[in-house]
Amino acid sequence: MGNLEARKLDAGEQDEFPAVFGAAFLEDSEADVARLRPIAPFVTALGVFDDAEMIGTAGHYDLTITLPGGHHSRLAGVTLVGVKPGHRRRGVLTSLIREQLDDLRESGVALAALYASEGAIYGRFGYGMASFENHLSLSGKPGFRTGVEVDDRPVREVERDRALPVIQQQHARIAANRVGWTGRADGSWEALELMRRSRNGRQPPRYALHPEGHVIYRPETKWTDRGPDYRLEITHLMAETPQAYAALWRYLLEFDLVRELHWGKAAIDEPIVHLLADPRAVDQRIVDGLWLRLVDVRAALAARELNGPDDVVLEVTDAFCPWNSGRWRLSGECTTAPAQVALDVADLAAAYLGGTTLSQLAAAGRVRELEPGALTAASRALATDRAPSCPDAF
Ligand SMILES: CC(=O)SCCNC(=O)CCNC(=O)[C@H](O)C(C)(C)COP(=O)(O)OP(=O)(O)OC[C@H]1O[C@@H](n2cnc3c(N)ncnc32)[C@H](O)[C@@H]1OP(=O)(O)O
Repeated sequence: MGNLEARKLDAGEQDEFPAVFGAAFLEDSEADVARLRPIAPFVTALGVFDDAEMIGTAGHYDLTITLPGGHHSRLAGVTLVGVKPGHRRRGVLTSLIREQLDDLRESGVALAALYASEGAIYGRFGYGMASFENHLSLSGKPGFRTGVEVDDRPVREVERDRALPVIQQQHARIAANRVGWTGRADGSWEALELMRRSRNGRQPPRYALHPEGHVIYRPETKWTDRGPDYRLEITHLMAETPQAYAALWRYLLEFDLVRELHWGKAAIDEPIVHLLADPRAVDQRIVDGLWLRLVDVRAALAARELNGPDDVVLEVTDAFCPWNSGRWRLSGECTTAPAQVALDVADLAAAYLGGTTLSQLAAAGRVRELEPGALTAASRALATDRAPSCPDAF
């Protein structure tokens, strides 16, 4: 193997990288690669070469993310990471991440996030589990508790091209106030959504709109000798008011032919549980969601609002991005004052959106309190009112 240096792809190489990424996931048939091509132009792509052969890829979208306090920050939405079989465990991914983080730092992007294919890959690079996803299942037709207020304006099925502009406007309004939600202004959302339409051979998505919310779902149709056994797979459900939220759920729960609803990207504090007469009708399984990397600790800390004192001093270690190692107040100010809490940058990332508390991490032995009382103060300052979540994939 030659030089393992990662570099930005030039225009002539852009065309090849979906095939290399496809090969990493054993999805490199012509149809698979064609499905990936529409998203490639939206991604800043890196590659690693073995002589002339491209053997590894990584990319990122230029997104925004909502932070605690309603502030917004640029976010590198890391995606399309793959190394061809036969070239693995020789540092190809390491060189891609090295180049990507250096480049983001130079470009002034303080945060990067990704969804991990496997849980053991990204912690070593300073990524921490910053949000969690709730896989919700509801079977039968559980009813609402009495007194639930429903916005009775109708929910209507609308075809894709008419639905998308409305959905994007609603999404932008709701995302502005939800920690962890991402925004994209470059049109890549449509490309990504088209790419996913044909994956796994499922039926294309359907769009149901309410004046103040929407649901995107895919029906999985099935008949048994007892009749219909349909399942609706929800991909997005969002509402601007609690009453619109209830209207969307009532629409789904009253769907004829359907025996089960499933939503793999619900928030861990999803309100549906509190709408039902029998909360046990919902099955919930929690898995990791966004893995976050503080590319620049100073800028990241300064960008979010705190829920408590901003002067607690953190001793941060960051083996992969040493410019972050040092003492930082929660406000983002660099200091020489004695450290009060010691932690790795991945743990700070895990707590950054409020999805995990520093106290929880300390209970796991990952965060150390150096001065009595400082851990609780810092933990509360970083905590958020609602759990961070991110309904969008990238
Ligand atoms: C955001 C996304 O796109 S997620 C998608 C990630 N891609 C995939 O899962 C596709 C299939 N897998 C692959 O393409 C590759 O195996 C990758 C990208 C996961 C890893 O690439 P490699 O070039 O083998 O990684 P590299 O050699 O740089 O490994 C760095 C370290 O991570 C470890 N590592 C790499 N992959 C894994 C894994 N899947 N599980 C656990 N540890 C891993 C290596 O053992 C190594 O550890 P060490 O430093 O202690 O020796």
